[in-house]
Amino acid sequence: MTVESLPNGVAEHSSFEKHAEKLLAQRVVLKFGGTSIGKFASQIADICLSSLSENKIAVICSARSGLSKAEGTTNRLLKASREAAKPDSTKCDAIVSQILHEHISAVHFKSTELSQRLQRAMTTECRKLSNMLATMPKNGQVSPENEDEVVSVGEKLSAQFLSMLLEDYGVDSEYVDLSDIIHFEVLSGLNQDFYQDLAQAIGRRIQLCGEKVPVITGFFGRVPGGLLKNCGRGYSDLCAALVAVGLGAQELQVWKEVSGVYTADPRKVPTARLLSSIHPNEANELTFYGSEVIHHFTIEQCIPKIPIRIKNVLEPEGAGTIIFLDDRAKTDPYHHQRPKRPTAVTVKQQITVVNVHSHRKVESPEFLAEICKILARWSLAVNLFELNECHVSLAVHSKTPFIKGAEAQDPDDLQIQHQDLANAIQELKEYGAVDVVHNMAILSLIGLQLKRSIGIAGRMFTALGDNNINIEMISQGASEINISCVIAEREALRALNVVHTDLFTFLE
Ligand SMILES: Nc1ncnc2c1ncn2[C@@H]1O[C@H](COP(=O)(O)OP(=O)(O)O)[C@@H](O)[C@H]1O
Ligand SMILES: N[C@@H](CC(=O)OP(=O)(O)O)C(=O)O
Repeated sequence: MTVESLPNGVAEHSSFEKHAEKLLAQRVVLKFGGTSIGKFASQIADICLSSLSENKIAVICSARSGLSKAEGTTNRLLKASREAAKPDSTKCDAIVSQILHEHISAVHFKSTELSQRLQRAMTTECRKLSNMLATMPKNGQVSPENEDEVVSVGEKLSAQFLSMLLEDYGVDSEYVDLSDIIHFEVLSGLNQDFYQDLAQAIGRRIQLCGEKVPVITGFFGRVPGGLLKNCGRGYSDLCAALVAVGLGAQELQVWKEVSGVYTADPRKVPTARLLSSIHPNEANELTFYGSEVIHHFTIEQCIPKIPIRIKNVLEPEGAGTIIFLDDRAKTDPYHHQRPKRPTAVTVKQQITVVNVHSHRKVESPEFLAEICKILARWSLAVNLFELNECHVSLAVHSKTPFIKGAEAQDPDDLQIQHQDLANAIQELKEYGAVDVVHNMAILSLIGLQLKRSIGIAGRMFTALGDNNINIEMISQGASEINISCVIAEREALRALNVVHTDLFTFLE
C-alpha cells in the first residue's frame, strides 16, 4: 500500500509512516537472563510489547532459573549429563521430571489452548532429553558434544515458553532454535571468521520469520569442541551478540536485575552510582576482575558496530548503561580537563597467591619459561603476575575466570580446579621454594582516565593503609586502565567500601 492509496487524511498517514518506519528500521535485540525469565515472565512480556510499539524486535532467552542460577535448569542439565555417564546411575529421570515440572508450573496463560500446546511441546522436549541421556556412553566421561546437546534443552524450553507467552499476549511470534545452526565449514577454529559466518547464518535464519517476532534460543550449536568448553557459562550473552550482528541491529539490550553498570557492585556498596555509559575496555576489565555483568565475548562481537545497553527488567523506563566507544571527548571539549577519576572499583574473591623463589639451578629465562609451561599444563589462569629474575608471585583464581556466573558451578568442577592448582604447585617446587597463601582477594580500580591521572594509585593505597588493610601484592602498568592489589579476602568488602568512599564519593 502506498501513502497515496490511504483512504483518510493525516492520522492514517502518520500511523502509516510510523508503520513504514518500523518496517525499514533496524531491529532492537532483547536478551533476557535465566533468573529474569524464572521470576519476572510477565514483566518481560510487557517489556517486549512496549518495545514492539516502537521497534522491530528479536528476543533471546537463557535457560530458566528459579530463585538462583545455582538451582537453574542449566545446572540441573549439567548434573543430568554427568549422571548419565555413570554406568549405574538411576537419577536422570528424576532430574528430567523436576525440570519438566518446574517449566509446566510456570505456565499461567489466559489461553487454555496455548497452555496445552506448550505443555505438549515441553513434554516432547523432555522425552527426547530422557532418551538422549539413556543412550549416552556409560564410561564416566561426557563428551563436549553430548554435554552441549543436553544443555541446549534449557534454552529450547525457555524460548518455547516465552514465544507462547508472547502469543498469549497477542503477539505473533516464532520460536527459533539455533542448536543446529552451524552447517558451514569451520576451517581454523573459533576465530573471528567463524563468528562472522555464524552471525550471518543466524541473521539469515531469523529473516525467515518475516513479520513474526523471533524468540530465539540463547544457545547455538553444533560448535566444534563444544560451546560450553569454548565459551563457558553465560554463553547466551554471546548468542545475543551474534544475533545482533547477524541482523545488523540498532542496539543489543541485555535485561538483568540491576539497572546497569555501577561504580561498584550495588549489592556490596550501597552508595554505588549507576554509570550512564562505560567504555567496552572498562566493561571487559570489570568482568574479568569480579564484576561479571556481561560475558566478555559479547563485547568483542558487538563493538564497534552495535552498542550494548544493560537494562533492568524491574525498572524498564530507566535508560540503563550503554557500553560503547567513548565519544564524550568529541561531544564535550572540557572532558579531558575535568578532575580525573576512576570509573569503577571491583573485587574478585577466592584468590590464591603462589610465591616461587628460584633455587637458581636454572638461568632466569628458563625459570620463567618453566613456570609459564606449568601454568599452561594445568590450565591455570593467572589474574596478576609479578616477577623479577628469581622470584615470581602469581594470583590465581580458584575458579575459571571467564565463566560468568561461576558461583553456580558444580562442586565437582571446583574440586578438579583445586586439584589442578595442587598439581601445579607440586611441579613448581622443582624450580624453587614455593609458599602459598589462600583466602585472598584482588581489589581493582578501573578507568580509562587512570592512565592520565597522577596520584590515584597513591590515594587508593593510602585509603587502604589508613584503614589498616594490608596490601600483599600490587600490580600497575600491565593494563593501563587497571590498578590492582591483593588483600586478605576477609577484608574484601570493607576495602571495596573504603576505596569507593574515598575515590568516588569524596573525589568530586
Ligand atoms: N559494577 C557493577 N554494576 C552492576 N552490577 C554488578 C557490578 N558488579 C557486580 N555486579 C553484580 O552483577 C549481577 C548482575 O545482575 P543479575 O541480573 O543478577 O545477573 P544475571 O542476569 O547474570 O543473573 C548483580 O548480581 C550485581 O550485584
Ligand atoms: N543458561 C546458561 C547461559 C546463560 O547465559 O545464562 P544467563 O543468561 O542466565 O546468565 C548458563 O546458565 O550459563
